[in-house]
Amino acid sequence: MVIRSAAVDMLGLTDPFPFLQSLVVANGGLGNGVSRERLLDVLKVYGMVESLVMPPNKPYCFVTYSSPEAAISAYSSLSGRDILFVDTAQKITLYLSFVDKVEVKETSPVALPPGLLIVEDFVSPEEELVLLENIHWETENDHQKSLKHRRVKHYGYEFRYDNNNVDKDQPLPEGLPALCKILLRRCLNQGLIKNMPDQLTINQYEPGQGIPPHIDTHSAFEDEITSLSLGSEIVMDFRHPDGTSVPVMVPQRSLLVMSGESRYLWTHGGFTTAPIENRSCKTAVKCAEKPRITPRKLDVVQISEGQKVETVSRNAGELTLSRRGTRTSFTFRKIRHGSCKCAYPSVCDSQQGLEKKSPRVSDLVPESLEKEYVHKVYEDIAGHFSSTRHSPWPKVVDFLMSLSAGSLVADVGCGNGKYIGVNKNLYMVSNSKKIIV
Ligand SMILES: O=C(O)CCC(=O)C(=O)O
Ligand SMILES: [Fe+2]
Repeated sequence: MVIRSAAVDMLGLTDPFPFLQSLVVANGGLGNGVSRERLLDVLKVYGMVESLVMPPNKPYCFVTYSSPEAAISAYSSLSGRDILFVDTAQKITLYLSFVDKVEVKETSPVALPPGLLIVEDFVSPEEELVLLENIHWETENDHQKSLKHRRVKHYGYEFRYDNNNVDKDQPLPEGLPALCKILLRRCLNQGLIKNMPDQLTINQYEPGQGIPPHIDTHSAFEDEITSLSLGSEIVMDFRHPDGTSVPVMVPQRSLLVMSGESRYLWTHGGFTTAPIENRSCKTAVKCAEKPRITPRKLDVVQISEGQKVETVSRNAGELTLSRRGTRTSFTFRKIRHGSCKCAYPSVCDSQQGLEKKSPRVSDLVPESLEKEYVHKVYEDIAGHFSSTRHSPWPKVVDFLMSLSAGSLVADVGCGNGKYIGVNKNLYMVSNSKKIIV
C-alpha cells in the first residue's frame, strides 16, 4: 500500500489501480538490438514477469508483472536509467511508462512468397566445411571484389555491379567449381531446379553486413535462382510491391530456391534493421547500395524449436534475437540469352525497355573499337584529365631540352599539348583528336 501511495503521488493517478501491472519499455526492443534474454535479466530483478511482448523490429516492448508492486518498483528503478549489457557492450537508456493492458494479437502464420522454397540441411556439415575451405579469397583475381557491404567472387560469368548485368559473350575462363556441379546435379535430381545454372556468385558477409533489397535483373538471369547458405543463419526480407513484407528464416546449410513470383516480383535482401518502407524496386534493376541501411549483428528469429519451412513468423511475442557469424552464400543462376518475357512487366527491365544491350566486342570492327574504348573514354575524362596534367613530366622536359635545335619531334596523342612550348628551338608536330599543331 505504501508503494501504491507513492505511485499515486508520482504518477498523479487515483486509486484503485488494477492496471498498474503493465509497462511499455522504450529503447528495450528487438528493433534496437535488445534481446529477450538480456532484457528479462534486467526486468526480473523487480519481481515475477508474467509476460514480455517484443514486437519485431520495434525499439520497445511491453512487460507485465504478476503484481503492481513489482511493476511500480521496476518503473521507479529503471525509467531513465542507463543499462549496460556487458556481453555486447551495449549501453542504452530505458524509459518506462504504465499502460492499461497489453494485447497480444495472435498473428496467423505468414506464407512464404509464391515460388519460394527452402530446403533445410541441403548440405552436411562436412560438405559445408569443404565448400568454405575451397574458396580461395587470398588469391585475388579480377572476378573478386570487396563491395561496401560484403565481398564477392564470380564464376562462369562476372556479375557487373555497374549495370547489374553480365557480359554474356565473355564467359570467365574458370567455369563453375566441380564441387558445385555435384551439388547442382543433386538439385536437378531432387527436382528442386529444372535447368543447370552456369553462373555462380559467392557473397561473404561479416556480422552486420548485408545485401540491399533487390530483384535480380530479369534480362540477366533465367527464372530459377538458388542460394546455398553456409556459416550462419540469417533472416532475409522479402517484399512485394504492395508493401507486404515477409521475413524468411534462412538456416545455415539450407538451400533457398526463388522461382516464379518470388524471383521476378518480390525483392529479396535484408540483414538490415532500417525500416524497409519505400525500398521496393520499381524496375528490375537492382536498388543502389544505400547508406541509410543500418547493419545489424543480430537477427530476429523464432524461438520455437524446429523452423517450419512454410511458416515464417507467428507470434510477435515469440521472437528473439540470435547472434550472427560470418555467412557465405553461393548463389547459382542461369544466364538469360534473349529478352525476359515474364508475367511481371512492371518490374521487368526487358519489358520496360530498360535492358542494357552492350555491343558484343567481337562484333565491332577495329575502328569502332577504338572509337568506343579509346576516343569515347578520353572524351569522357577530358576535363579532369587536362586539369590534372598541366605540369610537364621532368624526364620528358629533359629529353626535349637535350635535342639539338631544329629537330623534328612528333608528339602523337598530345592531350592538352603541354609539351608544345617546352623547347622553342624544335619543330613540334603534335596531334590528338582535338589538337593538331
Ligand atoms: O546472399 C544471398 O543469399 C543472396 C545473394 C543475392 O541475392 C545476390 O547476389 O543477388
Ligand atoms: Fe539476388
